[in-house]
Amino acid sequence: MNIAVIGTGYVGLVSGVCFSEIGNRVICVDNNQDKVDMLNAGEVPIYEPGLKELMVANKRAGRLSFTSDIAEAIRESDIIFIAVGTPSLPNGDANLGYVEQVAIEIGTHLESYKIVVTKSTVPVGTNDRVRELIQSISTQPFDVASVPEFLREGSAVKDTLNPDRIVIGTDSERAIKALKKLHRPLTENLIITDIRSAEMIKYASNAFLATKISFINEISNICEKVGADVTRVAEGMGYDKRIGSSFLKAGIGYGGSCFPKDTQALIQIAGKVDYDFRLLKSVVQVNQDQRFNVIRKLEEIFGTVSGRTIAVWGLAFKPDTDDVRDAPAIDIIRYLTEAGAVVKAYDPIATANFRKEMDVASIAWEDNPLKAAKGADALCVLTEWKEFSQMNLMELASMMNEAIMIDGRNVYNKEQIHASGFQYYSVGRPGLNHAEGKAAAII
Ligand SMILES: NC(=O)C1=CN([C@@H]2O[C@H](COP(=O)(O)OP(=O)(O)OC[C@H]3O[C@@H](n4cnc5c(N)ncnc54)[C@H](O)[C@@H]3O)[C@@H](O)[C@H]2O)C=CC1
Ligand SMILES: O=C(O)[C@H]1O[C@H](OP(=O)(O)OP(=O)(O)OC[C@H]2O[C@@H](n3ccc(=O)[nH]c3=O)[C@H](O)[C@@H]2O)[C@H](O)[C@@H](O)[C@@H]1O
Repeated sequence: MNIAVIGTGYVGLVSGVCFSEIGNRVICVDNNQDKVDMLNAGEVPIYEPGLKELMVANKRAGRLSFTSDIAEAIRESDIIFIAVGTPSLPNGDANLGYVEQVAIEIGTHLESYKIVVTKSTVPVGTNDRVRELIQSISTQPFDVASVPEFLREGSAVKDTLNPDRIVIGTDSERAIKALKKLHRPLTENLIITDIRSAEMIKYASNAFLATKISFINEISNICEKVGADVTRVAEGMGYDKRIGSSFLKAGIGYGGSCFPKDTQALIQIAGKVDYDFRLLKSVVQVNQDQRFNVIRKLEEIFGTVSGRTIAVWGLAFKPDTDDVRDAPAIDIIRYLTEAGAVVKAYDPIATANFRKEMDVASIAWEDNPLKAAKGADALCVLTEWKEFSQMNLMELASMMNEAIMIDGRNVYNKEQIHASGFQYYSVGRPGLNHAEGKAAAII
């Protein structure tokens, strides 16, 4: 089939590459000419394991191309995917400006029947708006469909080629037939719904996953006070198939370009129909607060962080990505620097992106984790990069001014910690935490 994908961010690029990998002819469009030039030169603007190899191979095979000419892409395709961003507006609403702009461009260049599919995460009713916008410009026949994307950064290629399900929301038999044919090589689990339900499935899924994370983070906070180990609690819960083991890792809360914005957007969607989504509001609040546990622990230890040198390992919102959008590290480092601490920061690949968010004189950017820790009064681990779990903790402890570690992601196990001499604070594991869990005795 001939596919056009509009927008070459994570979703557009990965989807486009994967659609070509399963034998379709794909034209990816972006209005950012620099990005298009880079992609045409065989460079991938994002860090995503396995993506570059697939992109280069499919480009070479003539199934994949990149352009800024949306008119040509529309003309050449049977199915057009809209995969542009839907970032938060200041009030939490999804900004639909990019989607609407693409709808207008599709209407302007439509010359024959097309299926217009929205892959971007959009509020209920947006596909109707896309239809209206196209119809306001063009009399050509077309159908609309909502096919939300569920990939995760860091495993985007794997997720796209082996999805748990594909949701297809449309009111057109012709579109159902074509979209089933397109997606069947990826999975047999095709869920056909009406458009509004498909739009809602995406927000409900992200909100539910965010809820699991905030739930386990609250359990971890209680574990610290009662002397239970949250990792064992999560394991014990996870064996129950009704609960499931995934997304029960306690830490410093979720970040990234989607959970924060999509939970806010769903609260707004509910608010617009006079529904107060109390549960989700609490999920967001708990998440925002959880990252400051790192600060609370530092202040418990030092009284004030002013004048202290704090090493930070991990800036990305999760491992295997260089994405720092809404990363907990941003709030934590901002607080530390504003409170008068000197920060020495290290991340294997996200430093350049982080510096675009925040670049102040009191942050030293290190290219090596040991250099970052050297001479520091405490080390905070904010992203669970694999290389951190493999560090020699004894060597690390000996390099620091004070061997104090706040492990925000529960990277280290009991044996590693006990051998290291670190004064260690983790998340919801008071048996390991220094001087915590004393309350257990009086329960
Ligand atoms: N990043 C992720 O892991 C996931 C994102 N999503 C959703 O997918 C959508 C896209 O997300 P990302 O890929 O992260 O977005 P992004 O913001 O990284 O990329 C969007 C791309 O669209 C391009 N663009 C904007 N307007 C355009 C236009 N008129 N014509 C051509 N190109 C245009 C931009 O230049 C940019 O390259 C969002 O709605 C997001 O919520 C869904 C699942 C996963
Ligand atoms: O809509 C989206 O954009 C995507 O959002 C998430 O994907 P992503 O943000 O790439 O990353 P996740 O692996 O879900 O992690 C999100 C955040 O939650 C945190 N997390 C995750 C799992 C967990 O158990 N605990 C936890 O704190 C991670 O550290 C990270 O900060 C969803 O998992 C995808 O299904 C969805 O498509």
